[in-house]
Amino acid sequence: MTQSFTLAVCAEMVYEDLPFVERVRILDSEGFAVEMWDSTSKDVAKLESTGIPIVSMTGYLEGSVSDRENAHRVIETAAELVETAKRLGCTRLVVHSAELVAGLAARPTFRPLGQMWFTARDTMLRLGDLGALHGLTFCLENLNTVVDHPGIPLARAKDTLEIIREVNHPNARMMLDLYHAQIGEGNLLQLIRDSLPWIGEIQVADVPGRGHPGTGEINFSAIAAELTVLGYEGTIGLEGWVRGDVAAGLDQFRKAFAVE
Ligand SMILES: O=C(O)C(=O)CO
Repeated sequence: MTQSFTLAVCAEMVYEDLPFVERVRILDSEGFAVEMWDSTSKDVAKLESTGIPIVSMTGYLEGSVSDRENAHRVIETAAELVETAKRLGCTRLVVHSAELVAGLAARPTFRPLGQMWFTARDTMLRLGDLGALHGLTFCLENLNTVVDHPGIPLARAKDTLEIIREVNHPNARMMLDLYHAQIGEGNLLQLIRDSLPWIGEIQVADVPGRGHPGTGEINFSAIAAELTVLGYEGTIGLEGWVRGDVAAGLDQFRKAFAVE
């Protein structure tokens, strides 16, 4: 069996001393697909002029998918983001169960969880329809509630999987983030098996520290082997900090998923 994943790197977390567009060019020249977080802080025209697609980006919406009061604004801002995504050749927009605010910390919420769950389901369905109209997929990402996003509701892999299963829409999928899942839930191989039909993309980083594969405790070769056996042919995105010798760190990422 040979490797059949597309490897992507989040340009926010590498070559931090370089201008963003420069990072995108370097990653592309190194053979990686490129991902990013928000588009509002970027020079979209400059990024567009590179002709390098941004394969996934975070859809920072006004409100969140579980936010009933702002449901119309969520869809409106998603529709605006779709236009930016199309300019950047981006086909996966990542959304979250609850709002992430500055510093990506969770805003405390006092809404009833059941109501949030049904709102998240309905919103993901509407986002799926919007995605289908424009040829892109909205991916609901799992987060950990221990280190990075304490208190964020409905964000565990188990929750996002349940919502996406219930939505059952080809343009609404799960962004399975194994870094977050390892911190919050563990049992990664079984999680991958359970999630497989619902995965839009898999993101990785090692634990602890959110560094590249090889800096922590996750057995990435077991994960790569399992994904190969399962026939996963999608994208593996490194959403982790690569510091110091960045090229060497990226090489470790490449090797971790080089399945023969
Ligand atoms: O906020 C985080 O931790 C994320 O993974 C965003 O994509």
